Amino acid sequence: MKLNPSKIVDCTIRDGGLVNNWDFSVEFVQDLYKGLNEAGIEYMEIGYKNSPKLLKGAEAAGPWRFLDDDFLRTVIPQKGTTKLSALVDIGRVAEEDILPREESMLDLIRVACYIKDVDKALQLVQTFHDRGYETTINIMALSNVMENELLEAFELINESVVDVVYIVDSYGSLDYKDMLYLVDKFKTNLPNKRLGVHTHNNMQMAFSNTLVAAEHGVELLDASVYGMGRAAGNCPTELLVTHLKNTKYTLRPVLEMIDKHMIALREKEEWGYIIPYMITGSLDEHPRSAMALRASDDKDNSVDFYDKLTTPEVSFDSSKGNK
Ligand SMILES: C[C@H](O)CC(=O)C(=O)O
Repeated sequence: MKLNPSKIVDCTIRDGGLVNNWDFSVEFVQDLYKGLNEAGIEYMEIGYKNSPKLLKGAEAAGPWRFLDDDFLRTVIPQKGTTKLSALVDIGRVAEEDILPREESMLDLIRVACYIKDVDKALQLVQTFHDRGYETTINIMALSNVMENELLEAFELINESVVDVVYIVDSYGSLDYKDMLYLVDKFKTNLPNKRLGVHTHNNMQMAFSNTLVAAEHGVELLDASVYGMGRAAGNCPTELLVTHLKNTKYTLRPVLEMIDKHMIALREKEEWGYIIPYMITGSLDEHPRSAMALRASDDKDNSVDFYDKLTTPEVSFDSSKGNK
């Protein structure tokens, strides 16, 4: 029987860090690495490799926001088969901070960008590739991208060294038909590139969209344990582990992580399918307005929130804020 080519990239620390400002203990991250490794998961995205020099408010964030190789060596002294990945953003990474791969704990560097910055992202990809890393380009907010922009981006990507190109549903607004459309478009236009998918669960479709992508040849599947990720969160790792056929994954170590850490963490921090996130997802918008609502005293007033987002006659009264 042919083994399933899918590979899981667990983003609990990186995307989940957007929920708790990367306030994960070293024990938490070590237990997660151990659990993912025992479960047979191929990659763990252990944070961002952005530079604190290039970001405001850096002091408040946990160490997983600005990964340091010396620190990483103390966290994971013994690496297993699970590879380590880090994400960088355009304009926020200091190239001089990226060691050659043989001196680093990291195996994969992923570059996140919006469509207008694909050229800049590919320049970074070239640098990381030259330093020996596996690379991906993650094109965010694809649900808001025009066809002509995408076709121009494909031309640049085809000429580049990038290993994997990601379909990213940043707003959690895609359904299975949209996902099929995008996978088909990417496969047709990028015949020599491997593909990845990153989903959000605003409309309860992160898992099914990930499966649709996997069934149609997308190889790298992003997920996070207990779905922990920005706003509505991501496709849950445990669901992929238990559901994907012809794989060697084991569920028990992921369940142990959930019992030991995730249940209590979910009591303290909020993520997942919550109505304001459903509303922004269904309107194909970034969830920032819903995140602000959830942080306010008015957090359960979804009717007013919906009215505000769907009323075209917006006025701005500086004494009262946006109406
Ligand atoms: C690079 C990631 O795929 C970006 C992300 O999490 C997003 O939702 O956008």
